[in-house]
Amino acid sequence: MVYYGIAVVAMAKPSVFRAEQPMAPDISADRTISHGGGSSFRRRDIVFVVNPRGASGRTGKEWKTLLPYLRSRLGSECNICESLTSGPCHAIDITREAIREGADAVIAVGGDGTLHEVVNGFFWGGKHVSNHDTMATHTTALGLIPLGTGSDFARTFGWKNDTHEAIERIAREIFSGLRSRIDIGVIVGGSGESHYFLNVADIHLSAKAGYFASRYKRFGNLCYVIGALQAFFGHHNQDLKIKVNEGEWEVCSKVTALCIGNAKFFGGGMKITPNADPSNGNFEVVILQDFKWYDFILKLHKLYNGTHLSVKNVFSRSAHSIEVEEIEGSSSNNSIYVQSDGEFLGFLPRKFFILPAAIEMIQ
Ligand SMILES: Nc1ncnc2c1ncn2[C@@H]1O[C@H](COP(=O)(O)OP(=O)(O)OP(=O)(O)O)[C@@H](O)[C@H]1O
Repeated sequence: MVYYGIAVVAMAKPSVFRAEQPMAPDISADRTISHGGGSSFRRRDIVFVVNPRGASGRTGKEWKTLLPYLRSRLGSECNICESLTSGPCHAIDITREAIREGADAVIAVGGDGTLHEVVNGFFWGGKHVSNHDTMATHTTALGLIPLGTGSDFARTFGWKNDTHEAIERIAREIFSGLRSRIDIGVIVGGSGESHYFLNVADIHLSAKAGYFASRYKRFGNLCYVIGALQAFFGHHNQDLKIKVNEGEWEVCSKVTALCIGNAKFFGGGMKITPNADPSNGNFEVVILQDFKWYDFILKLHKLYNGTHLSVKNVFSRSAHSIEVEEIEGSSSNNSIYVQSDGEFLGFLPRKFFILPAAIEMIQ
């Protein structure tokens, strides 16, 4: 299997759901519970996709203590299914299978990388994955127990790496049935294959910094500083071609970083696209041009608190699509990094567009 342009060892079909109670069809008889007055409700199937290696192994440790609490808090209403990922991309397969089997919710337990994979599991071959049971009336919602190093997507909603708070969000959804829809970003590369993101996709220096940062996750949030320092070596601001909302091609000179935000934060808490809103049907595109290394030192606090849009050479616009290419004959030579949700994706060219209200999310 090839994913993200990186060869990945093909994994056997996941033995999904080391479930407390197995998924359908076995649980179908157990899906309806009678209440005293004769009313009944359907037991929900909630699948927790846990990356035991998230946050350098902290996710796995916390999950062990969390599971008994989860069972006591939600077990009367839900079938709680846990599935531990065995390696990169496994969360995609688990999610696809869970949706096909009719799960009510798939909850990513880990960081932005795990969440990114779970979101990609909602799609297959450019389409939404759907329940095998075409008579089913419910859809599968996305949920999150943030337990990563950066956990940047959660910051847009003000969520912390607080497991009990996250479980209360899930409980609220179960008892009230309230869900809201979020937009999803789509990235199409030269091969025509689609990838999906829900937080921030970014190009050039920040993407290269993210690529290096991923090697130093054991140092916690310091990994982003180390990654940025490493990315600066040999960095050149680059002229790029962009086409916004299917308009004319424009040249963007001396681009340091181009960030496409469906949500607001990346790089372990930098509020890079401060006006992005995952439910407004548009991205916020922020372009940093002609930044020197000392600009980052002088303006870093503004990048973290989201007040950098007034800084010279920072431009922001709203867009539902953007294409980005290198300029032919430029010296960069197919080496402009692209990442989405902190995961390395490859190099330019890429097209980004938004799928409004694409997924139901537990918020
Ligand atoms: N069993 C596993 N062993 C090794 N890597 C895994 C395993 N399961 C998942 N992964 C990979 O670990 C990567 C990082 O995981 P995750 O995002 O949960 O944590 P993080 O990197 O610490 O947090 P953040 O992305 O928020 O900084 C994911 O991209 C995923 O592909």
